[in-house]
Amino acid sequence: MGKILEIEGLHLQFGGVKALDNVSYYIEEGEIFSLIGPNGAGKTSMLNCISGLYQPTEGSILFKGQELTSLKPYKRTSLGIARAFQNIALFAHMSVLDNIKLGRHALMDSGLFSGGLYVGKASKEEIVHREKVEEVIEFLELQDIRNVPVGKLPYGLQKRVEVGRALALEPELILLDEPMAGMNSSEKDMMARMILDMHELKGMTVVLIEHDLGVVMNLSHHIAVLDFGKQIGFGTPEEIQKNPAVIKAYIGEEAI
Ligand SMILES: Nc1ncnc2c1ncn2[C@@H]1O[C@H](COP(=O)(O)OP(=O)(O)OP(=O)(O)O)[C@@H](O)[C@H]1O
Repeated sequence: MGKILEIEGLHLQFGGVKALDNVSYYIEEGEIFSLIGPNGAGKTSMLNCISGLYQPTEGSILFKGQELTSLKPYKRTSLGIARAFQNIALFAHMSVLDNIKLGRHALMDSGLFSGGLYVGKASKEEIVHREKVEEVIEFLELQDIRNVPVGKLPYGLQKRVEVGRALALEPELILLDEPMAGMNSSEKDMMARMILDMHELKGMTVVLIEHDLGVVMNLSHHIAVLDFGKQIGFGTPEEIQKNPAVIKAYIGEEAI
């Protein structure tokens, strides 16, 4: 299996704060990869550098061998990178269906709403997009709530729709920032199964930020651990659990 993402010597500085301090790791194609670390360790900053919201101060990010750091976020999306946000980025008054449809915006040539006259290119495109949106709704088991405004849904379901918005882009690499935060244990189990399906059925590469270390150890093929912006571990779940620096950073957290 090849490397889909290679992070090399990444630095990100905000004034005196080193959000990322010489971080280097790689992610293999098709794997489930987790980024872990205590609060403020730099995990979300890392995803922001990959998706293009933050410009690293130094270092390189290669996606399938191509340097990303000079590319705008929409360019990275068109290369096959999608992101679900920690703080849900949905339109509360719009339905589940329309929010997921909006997720495909970046892939559409003929404009998001092709109007009432479904002719030519717009019509064919519309049909393909509808099919893909339906696939996402089915995959995430959202059929029963497809027409419900997102703002009326409980938080756990909103998180699932947020993941759906990213999945609608049919990415090769999906970045999930705490997709299970605020979920109860059965909702978490369901999301864990869906993440496994993204890997097993869709062959996607998944990057997961998650605080529940039990979930992380069960799901991940490889893990990188950040602490105050520095990378203190990179390896398989077994290696990470034995890593003295990681154990030290997590002292007091029983799960590891
Ligand atoms: N836009 C910004 N401006 C200034 N400082 C920032 C900015 N974004 C992140 N930081 C700082 O960078 C550091 C890393 O933050 P980040 O949100 O990446 O951590 P995290 O590991 O995702 O934390 P959490 O688990 O709490 O979400 C923190 O000290 C944070 O305050």
